[in-house]
Amino acid sequence: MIQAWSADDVRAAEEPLLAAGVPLMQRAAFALAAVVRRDLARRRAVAGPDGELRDGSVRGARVALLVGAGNNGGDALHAGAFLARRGLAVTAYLAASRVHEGGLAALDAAGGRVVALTAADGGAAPQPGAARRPTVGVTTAAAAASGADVIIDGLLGIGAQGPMRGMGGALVDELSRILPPPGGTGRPWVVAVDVPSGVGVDDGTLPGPVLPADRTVTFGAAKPGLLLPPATHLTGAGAVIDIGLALPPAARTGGRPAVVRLEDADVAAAWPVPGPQDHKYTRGVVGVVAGTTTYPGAAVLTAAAAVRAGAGMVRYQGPDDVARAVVAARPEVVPADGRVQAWVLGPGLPADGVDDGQRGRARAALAAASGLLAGTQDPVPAVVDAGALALLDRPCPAWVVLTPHAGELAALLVAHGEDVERVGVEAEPLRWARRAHELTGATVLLKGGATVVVGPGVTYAQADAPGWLATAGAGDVLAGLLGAMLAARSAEVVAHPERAAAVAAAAALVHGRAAERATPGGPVAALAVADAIPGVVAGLLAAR
Ligand SMILES: NC(=O)C1=CN([C@@H]2O[C@H](COP(=O)(O)OP(=O)(O)OC[C@H]3O[C@@H](n4cnc5c(N)ncnc54)[C@H](OP(=O)(O)O)[C@@H]3O)[C@@H](O)[C@H]2O)[C@@H](O)CC1
Ligand SMILES: Nc1ncnc2c1ncn2[C@@H]1O[C@H](COP(=O)(O)OP(=O)(O)O)[C@@H](O)[C@H]1O
Ligand SMILES: [K+]
Repeated sequence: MIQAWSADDVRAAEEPLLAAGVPLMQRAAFALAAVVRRDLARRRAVAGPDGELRDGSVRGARVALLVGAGNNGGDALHAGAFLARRGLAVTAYLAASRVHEGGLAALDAAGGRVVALTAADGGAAPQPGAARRPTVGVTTAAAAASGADVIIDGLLGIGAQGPMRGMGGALVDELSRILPPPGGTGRPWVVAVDVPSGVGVDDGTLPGPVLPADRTVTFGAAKPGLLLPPATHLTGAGAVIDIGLALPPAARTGGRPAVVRLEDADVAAAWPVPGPQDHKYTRGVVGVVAGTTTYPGAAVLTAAAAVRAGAGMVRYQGPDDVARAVVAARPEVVPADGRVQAWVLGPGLPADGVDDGQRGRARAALAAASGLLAGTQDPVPAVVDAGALALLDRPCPAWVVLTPHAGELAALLVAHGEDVERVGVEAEPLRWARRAHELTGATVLLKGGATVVVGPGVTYAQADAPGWLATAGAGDVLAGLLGAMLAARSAEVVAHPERAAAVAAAAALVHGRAAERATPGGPVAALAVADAIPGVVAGLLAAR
């Protein structure tokens, strides 16, 4: 798993090392330079006589350093000095009137070129450091940097406060305008130092201009903003550099990472594999209340995903014609009442209007799942999706997992007295998923290009899915998959409700991998994603 620590935690972990004179910046900059050289060599790979690709030479490669006022700029300058000593042509563009002096001296000594930015071509020159430097306007600097082989973005790191201001902001605006997008031809390789400058380091927001990176080299530990949407989509490939920080840091923040991203091995390790003692009831029965005569497909997709994810049994509740469609698609499904270990409520249910009695069934199941019908049934986990989200009129236990997309989350929040629209949720997914968790008590899985899961004291952020997954019915598949995963761990999740978030994050990972597996590199249908789940699980288990 990848653990991301807040800016405060990283600073707290740095403090004792800096006090002891450990050269953290030198370590960081050396590693940064090594990553840049390796990436460049690979991008310049040439075929040898045997046809094998060999790393190309990096001598003479042009490097543009974007340098801000703080230590992030110091990292860039020191890395530039290492690269200049290796024969690369390094130019630093100083976007602040004072920059890290040691870094500047190192780059000067290594033969790097240094120019100071002015706000506009021909404007007044700042005085960076002690020496007067040649100056260049932002437009000219951006044009020159866009012709480099590598741009190293050291404008702002974990010291960023709010949207990037001043010449750094103007430079990034201009570069964003003229550079081809990541992956585009003719684009320099953009390496972000610690974080893409200007992202919300602790919340993944984009308060102002940010230059999308092809690679982010981050020091000590990942930062939350690298994992959280929307910023996570601008980080490119990752590299976490060990500079010797001891994390978790001294009790300042309770010793927990701010955000976690699960990886394949984590999901594989926790996947329950049935043994000789198991039977269908020990593996977990999933109860599905989904679909109406108007929207029967959601019931089919939800039930199919639960079957494909290895539920011991799937019971379906709903109108007869929908039940027939479900059984025709998946004959394993039992269209009758009975005990379940987890519920999936809501896919294909309208929030209002004709519901074929489904809202009543979902309401009763939610009450049972939440333990409000004490004496009749033990509480069990539940997935509350789509139309069933409108049924949340009282606090839930955290073993109830809500699975809204941004629009549904906005509607839920408005129903609970908040003033927010879909775009607001998309701009600040962590904030609003947290708020929904506070308001409802439930674990909240917010769907989107990246998925954020918030439970009691824990936050996960997954980005495992190709964009092709954004298709109708994909959410129904996730609901069924998650229902089966919760049913398999029903008693454990009710006993330890904070674990529901980890199960939800694991479901997002499997869902994304299934979409990866199902897409031919082009459009993918939701049912194909459900059908790909067994292969994904088998692949995860084979690798453990
Ligand atoms: N400590 C160490 O030895 C190590 C540190 N490391 C590195 O240091 C980085 C953290 O360095 P840092 O603390 O100096 O902060 P940093 O991100 O460079 O920016 C602060 C400067 O930016 C300015 N500024 C702030 N917000 C702004 C805005 N919105 N728009 C414009 N300007 C803004 C702010 O100005 P002020 O607000 O004070 O006016 C201040 O001058 C970290 O990410 C890692 O790369 C590694 O080398 C490991 C060892
Ligand atoms: N751009 C994207 N990239 C990857 N996955 C996405 C993207 N957009 C949405 N998804 C995923 O696709 C699914 C869509 O779910 P949802 O919006 O509920 O659709 P539906 O209600 O039609 O089933 C969610 O799991 C979501 O996380
Ligand atoms: K940066």
